[in-house]
Amino acid sequence: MAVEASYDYVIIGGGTAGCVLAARLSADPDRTVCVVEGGPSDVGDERVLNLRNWINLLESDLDYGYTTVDQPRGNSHIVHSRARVLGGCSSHNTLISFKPFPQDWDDWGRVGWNAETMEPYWERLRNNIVPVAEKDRNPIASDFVAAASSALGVPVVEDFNARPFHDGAGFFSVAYDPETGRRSSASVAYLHPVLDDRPNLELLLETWAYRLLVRGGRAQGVEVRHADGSTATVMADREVLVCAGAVDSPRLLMLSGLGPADELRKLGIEVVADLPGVGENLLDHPESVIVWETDGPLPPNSVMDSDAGLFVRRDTSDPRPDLMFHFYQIPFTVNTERLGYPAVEHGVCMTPNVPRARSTGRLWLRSADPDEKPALDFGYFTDPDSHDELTIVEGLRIAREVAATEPLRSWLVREVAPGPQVTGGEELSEYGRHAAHTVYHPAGTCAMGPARAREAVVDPNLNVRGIEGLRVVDASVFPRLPTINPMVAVLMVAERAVDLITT
Ligand SMILES: Cc1cc2nc3c(=O)[nH]c(=O)nc-3n(C[C@H](O)[C@H](O)[C@H](O)COP(=O)(O)OP(=O)(O)OC[C@H]3O[C@@H](n4cnc5c(N)ncnc54)[C@H](O)[C@@H]3O)c2cc1C
Repeated sequence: MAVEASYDYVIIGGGTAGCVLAARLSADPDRTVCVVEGGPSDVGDERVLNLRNWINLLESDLDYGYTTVDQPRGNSHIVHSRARVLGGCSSHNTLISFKPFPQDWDDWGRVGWNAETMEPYWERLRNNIVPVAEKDRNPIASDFVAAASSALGVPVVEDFNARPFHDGAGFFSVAYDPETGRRSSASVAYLHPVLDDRPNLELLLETWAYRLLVRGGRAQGVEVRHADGSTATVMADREVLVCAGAVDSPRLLMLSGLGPADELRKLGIEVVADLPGVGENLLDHPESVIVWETDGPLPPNSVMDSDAGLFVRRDTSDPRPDLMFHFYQIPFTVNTERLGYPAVEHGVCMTPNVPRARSTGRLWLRSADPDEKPALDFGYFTDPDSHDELTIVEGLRIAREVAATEPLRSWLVREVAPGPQVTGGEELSEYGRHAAHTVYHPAGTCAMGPARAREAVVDPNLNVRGIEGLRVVDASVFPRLPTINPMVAVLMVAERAVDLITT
């Protein structure tokens, strides 16, 4: 196999975390950095750069589209979109940007990643994170915010990132350029400004990493396949940094013999290190949906059709909210239509989600074939206390209260799904779980833990336990999901990783 070249750092995955590492590490001209990215460049690709087009990227050629195994208590039909393009999921997500709550970091305190340590990294982010601009505020979304505040007595929040909040309704902060409607993704914010003047930074695009080379307990490089089918080896003199995301990082580790030994042996994969935690602790934010028809088309202004939301706190023993809603100015009916509910030409929906879900799952390899997608089992709605299911039921009820309140009420003609006749707790649970979706936040599958903990995949410095020169840096290292949408947390983890790598 051809040896492509040798670099100081080889970054696998030019996604959200990978772009931060690539830009920061290559800032020193004495370091050579190579990014192995499975997808194409986003430079000049308007489909990607125009944030409002995000929904058309789902299940497109720029999406790996992972399915799940049967979810007996949830929805077995969810397709987990994962972006196949420079910038990773920050190039096809909605770029809603929340600074994590201090308690979200403190929840990771067991491994020394607390709020105090993480605070400075918020200031380092290069993305243009701003509250939705006035001109992009759709009147129906403004009326949703007013109705939520008046129905539930929660404050209207002008800037969710200004200070930690207990509850509230408002327009989100989004990483975008209000002048152009373009993304301020990890790629746009970190890589685009430096791409043309860093001879020490190499991007291998449309190139798939399928096996890490680990010899004598040290990661030496990675075997890759280019778009034309040819293969090569890319060597790392200092470190291999795995940033392939919560599905593909554990997948690559396992294909390379780093994972649960017994399972790997059964598949005929030679075990390099027994790491039982790889693929475990699969986390997500599950959501459901309630849909209304509106009387004709809505005004057009919007950033990305889900510009406002609501946070509710039911458990007052924790300062953080425990129920979140996105408000969509479009009828998101992919799951309700499958259940037989009608499609509507004009409508809106609310999607209640579970911010600190207690159901967890796992992912595993089906075979030793690098082309075969792994099996994903999120275990949706399986927590023994039914916390997740009850949160969704309460969310559907609260959504109705908001919808029945002016000034939102007058916009809505009828509730389409589940429909006003569905009121009992069991019925709402049945509907809510089967119409459930993901907020697209998988995490946790190479979880960080104390260096000696058996379930830990990486130690507090993000080193893969027992292997030299190999770190994981992406959403898979999260021991727990933050309360809010996690992209900013991924960016902040990557910024801290730069310090861990270089000092
Ligand atoms: C549709 C959608 C909407 C979302 N909306 C929001 C939101 O509004 N706000 C928010 O906070 N979060 C949102 N998220 C979640 C957020 O975008 C992700 O949690 C975050 O971007 C994950 O970053 P990452 O670095 O872990 O992985 P990614 O950004 O997915 O990066 C992984 C990269 O690795 C590459 N790759 C994978 N495997 C290989 C391989 N073997 N070889 C080479 N390259 C490989 C991929 O092509 C990709 O570029 C959304 C996600 C989705 C999918």
